[in-house]
Amino acid sequence: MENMTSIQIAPSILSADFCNLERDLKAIANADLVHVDVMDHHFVPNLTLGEPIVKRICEVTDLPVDVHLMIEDPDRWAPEFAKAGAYSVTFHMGATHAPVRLARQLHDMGVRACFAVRPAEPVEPIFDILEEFDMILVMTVEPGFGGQKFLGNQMAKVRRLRDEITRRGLDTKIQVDGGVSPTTAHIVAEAGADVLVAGSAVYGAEDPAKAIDQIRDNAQAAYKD
Ligand SMILES: O=C(CO)[C@H](O)[C@H](O)COP(=O)(O)O
Ligand SMILES: [Co+2]
Repeated sequence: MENMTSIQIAPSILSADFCNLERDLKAIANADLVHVDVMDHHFVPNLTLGEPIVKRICEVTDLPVDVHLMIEDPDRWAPEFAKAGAYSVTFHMGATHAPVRLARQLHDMGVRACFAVRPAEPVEPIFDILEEFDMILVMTVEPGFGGQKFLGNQMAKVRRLRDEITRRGLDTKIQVDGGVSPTTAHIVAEAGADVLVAGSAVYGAEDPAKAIDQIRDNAQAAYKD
């Protein structure tokens, strides 16, 4: 059936079984994107994976690969993830002093550029450079770990961002990452998010594909186009 809304669900493999990654990628074939969290033990106190594994994920899955960089010096490393085959690369406000230059470099490589804010960071400084990005990521947990509690107080930020995007007639997407589940999906969709990342709610479920459908259905019911 034709998807009547533009809500997209991006399961995070942070909660998958890294020894059975191909199996766990197949289990989310009904998703819209696959979200890959790259952490470096410096920008966040956790360590995950790098370009060689992202390259293999891109080869194995049919889904577009959405790389979320939680690393220092994305100016140096983000292009390597573009070369690895990413569909989109997200880097954090607190990690770069040259976001526009990096976004343009990613675009020149044919990859979507996305900018992320942590819960304590304001979104207003991005308004001046909104046109440079395909998507803004509003974190609804402190970056670093899956399975944390959803921070509902970030919804005011999502609403201000949605208002600004609408007012200027842009088609920038808003992604929300952290604690998204079938029970919080309607809250983020109502606030104006259109790309929902969910890790533990998908891979912690008995049936990951069913969890994706539940998140999508609940978000779709609250989504205002
Ligand atoms: O970026 C992340 C953590 O920094 C993850 O994408 C996020 O936490 C997803 O996991 P969950 O849905 O379990 O919160
Ligand atoms: Co993430």
